Amino acid sequence: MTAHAAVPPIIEVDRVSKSFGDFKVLDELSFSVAPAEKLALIGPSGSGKTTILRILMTLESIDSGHIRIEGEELYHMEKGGRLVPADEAHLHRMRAKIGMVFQLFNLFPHMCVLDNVTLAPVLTKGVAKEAAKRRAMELLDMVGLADKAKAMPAQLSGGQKQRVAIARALALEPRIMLFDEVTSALDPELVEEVLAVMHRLARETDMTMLLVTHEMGFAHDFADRVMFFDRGRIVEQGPPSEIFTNPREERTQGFLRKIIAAGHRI
Ligand SMILES: Nc1ncnc2c1ncn2[C@@H]1O[C@H](COP(=O)(O)OP(=O)(O)OP(=O)(O)O)[C@@H](O)[C@H]1O
Repeated sequence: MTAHAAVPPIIEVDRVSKSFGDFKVLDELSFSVAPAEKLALIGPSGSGKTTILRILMTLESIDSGHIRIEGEELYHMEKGGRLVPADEAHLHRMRAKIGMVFQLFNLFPHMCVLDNVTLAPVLTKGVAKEAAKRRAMELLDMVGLADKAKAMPAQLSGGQKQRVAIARALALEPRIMLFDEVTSALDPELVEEVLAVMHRLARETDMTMLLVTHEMGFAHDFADRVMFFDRGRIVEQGPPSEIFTNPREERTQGFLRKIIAAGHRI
């Protein structure tokens, strides 16, 4: 789905800075994301890609700047020199808009697949158990795992676990989904099945999706826009056809040369 410039952004990152000790991870970072846009964040290790996703999820605070989700300020209370969300109610409401899937799937090991997907809507949104189960089965069907509903996580492959983690995040009906290197911990033969699910989500839903990935071929096929990050700043951004085939900046060119030299598809 292609983003439309005239529509107000669903995410605005406005001059956001963040340091860990003396190390400045994000340096006056600014970008916005349109509703339904599919955005891929690429760049060298340590450039701040995961940090910005964690900040959007309120798993990290910020030092300065603004983040607005659907026009509403995410961090606006000063606490120990950091900006944090105003209060629990505000935090809860803002978090409900965003889902995240991590590199490590973190399923609850003592619960079956169906219970893993059902738990959060019942506990955090007060959804009736039967309705949550029905929705969970639809989502498991969508990720190709309806037949594993009663399986325990330990009985699944890494790719299957990651697909359950995607279904679990979707069960909370977020408007925005963040994917942080979701295939990095998988054996190569399991990567495609997870990417196929994400492709399907990108094609068939109007969710806004932000993806941090080292899979350049996937970023190319998936994204409306690719942002190349380095040292906490955006070096260059544009449609995948431009960034991957005709990057303007020396740093982007160098990064892509290394990826190609390592034998990866772009
Ligand atoms: N909680 C933390 N405390 C201290 N340093 C941190 C913390 N989180 C991240 N960092 C550091 O911040 C830098 C940016 O990390 P980040 O994970 O955002 O990079 P990245 O671009 O996602 O890298 P990668 O592609 O390797 O995941 C790294 O040098 C990392 O070690």
